[in-house]
Amino acid sequence: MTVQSLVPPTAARDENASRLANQPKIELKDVSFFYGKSKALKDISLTLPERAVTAFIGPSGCGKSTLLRMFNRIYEMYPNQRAEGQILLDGENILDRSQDLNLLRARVGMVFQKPTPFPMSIYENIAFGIRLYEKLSRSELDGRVEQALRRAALWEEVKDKLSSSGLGLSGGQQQRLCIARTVAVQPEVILLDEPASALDPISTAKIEELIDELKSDYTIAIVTHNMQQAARVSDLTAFMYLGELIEFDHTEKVFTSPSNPKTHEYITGRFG
Ligand SMILES: Nc1ncnc2c1ncn2[C@@H]1O[C@H](COP(=O)(O)OP(=O)(O)OP(=O)(O)O)[C@@H](O)[C@H]1O
Repeated sequence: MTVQSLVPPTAARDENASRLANQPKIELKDVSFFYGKSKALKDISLTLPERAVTAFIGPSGCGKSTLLRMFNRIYEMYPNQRAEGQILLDGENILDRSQDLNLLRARVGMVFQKPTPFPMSIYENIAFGIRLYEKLSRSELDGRVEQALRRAALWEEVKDKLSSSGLGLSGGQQQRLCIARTVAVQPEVILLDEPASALDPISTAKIEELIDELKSDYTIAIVTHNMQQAARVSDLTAFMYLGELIEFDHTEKVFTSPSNPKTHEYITGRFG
């Protein structure tokens, strides 16, 4: 693979450049992460601008998912996992003990690698999360469910079977349902952990189109093994290796003239 083959298409390049000047949404300051005594992330500092897509790439085990899981403190569901440093969301440190975790997870939604619809109807998959945070009338709720399904480009495919099980959808549809579920609670940030790696090429293309649309409203962080995907969907790319942030720059720069030789080796397929 050549470096040039990973350059994103040029059409949206100017728009992307202006997006990079957006306000910081998430700022990491000397962030480290521990599984027990083992330090999986080492002193990471970087800034994600709002309403832009930041991709995290790097070989297996370099810490991409660990980093993503810090942004909504989901790691706290597991024992012996601990973060150090500061993660500022709109300037406020989300690692502070006083943070309301329910509120944080409503602000920072997450979509996982494998689609994980709840074993309930398509409608309830969306309505369930909204009800946790808001008291709406039935017609308001119907409106919100429709809006979320439209936002996730799924409405046309499911509008006539909203009471059918979410588990009856195809893998690609299930993943869009999970994105709709995330969008429905009106988050500010969406975390995507390899959202398309279990999907076929057509479903993957739909998810990528969706990411492109969602970034006008949300700050998006995506972990991906697929470098073409990172090049296609992201404005900024972070290359990680052995728990360290090796390079963080505009996606085009990372894929055309990376500063670090390790990044160059990785994106040209010499390891990983
Ligand atoms: N639950 C855990 N307990 C102990 N160590 C863990 C745990 N989860 C991850 N690790 C370790 O932390 C490091 C980073 O793992 P992480 O899953 O974040 O990497 P990754 O870059 O997302 O990898 P992959 O691309 O394979 O998903 C690895 O060394 C991994 O073995």
